[in-house]
Amino acid sequence: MTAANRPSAEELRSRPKVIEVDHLDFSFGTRQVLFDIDLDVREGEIMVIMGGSGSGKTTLLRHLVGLMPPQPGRVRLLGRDLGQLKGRKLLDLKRRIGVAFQFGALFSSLSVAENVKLPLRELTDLEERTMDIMANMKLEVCNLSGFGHLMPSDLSGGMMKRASIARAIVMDPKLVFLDEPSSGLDPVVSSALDDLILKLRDAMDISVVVVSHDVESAFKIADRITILDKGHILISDRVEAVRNSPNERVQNLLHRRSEQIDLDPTEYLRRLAGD
Ligand SMILES: Nc1ncnc2c1ncn2[C@@H]1O[C@H](COP(=O)(O)OP(=O)(O)OP(=O)(O)O)[C@@H](O)[C@H]1O
Repeated sequence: MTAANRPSAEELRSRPKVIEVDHLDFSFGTRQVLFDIDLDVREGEIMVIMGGSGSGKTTLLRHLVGLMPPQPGRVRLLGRDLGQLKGRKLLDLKRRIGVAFQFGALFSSLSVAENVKLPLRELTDLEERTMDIMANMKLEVCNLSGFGHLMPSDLSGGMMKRASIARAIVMDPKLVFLDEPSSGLDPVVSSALDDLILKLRDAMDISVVVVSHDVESAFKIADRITILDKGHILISDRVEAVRNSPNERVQNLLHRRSEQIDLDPTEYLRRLAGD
């Protein structure tokens, strides 16, 4: 499966925006890490965010899911302004999005099915039986039928990723965020995961934001790719435009030619210290 049936630029523009980021800046103390980010994601779109280490992908993702309040700038999700929402209203919005973080993998003390049921347990009052049915449906969609009773340690890397995707979609979200879904997977398993992401988008009519380092995967699944470079958007465009961009920096980042040169000493020490 590929994203060959990508919508045209006009069709994409005609769809409602599910994410709108306007002039977002963000600093950790005195260190600015996001600069004037403008971005939109359209209904049913797969947007892949790429960029070198430390370029700001995770920080941007955390803003998009409402984990960091916008400093200057605005983030709208499904038509609601994240900076203006509090308490119950924020919770209602969070019920409509699903998130699978790279290291927010599965809780090792819970079975796979219990892991998938967690959002239902935390955010709804559904009966146990209904939660079981919903979790089993999502396990089935993610090709994990019959594996719910296993513990995460019994699963392969690819199965774990699929289980965390099952958890992200268990509430039937309109918008799903996947952080590095293919990290640590071999190319065959990673390609199967790409197929699953495309299938979910088509079957559930969701919009998907994927943070990824995997260029092949991005070319396969994305409708549009946004590349961050030192906290700035270098390019945000359809796959073909990014792939054929004459911008040398875009090509360097796609082909990973400059990361060592760009590594900043503070960043290096921060990573060494495991922050
Ligand atoms: N808690 C923090 N305190 C201070 N600086 C931070 C903190 N978290 C991230 N940074 C800095 O913000 C910048 C962006 O970091 P971020 O983790 O968003 O990048 P990234 O593109 O996701 O990197 P990677 O691909 O390596 O995960 C980096 O320069 C990083 O050093």
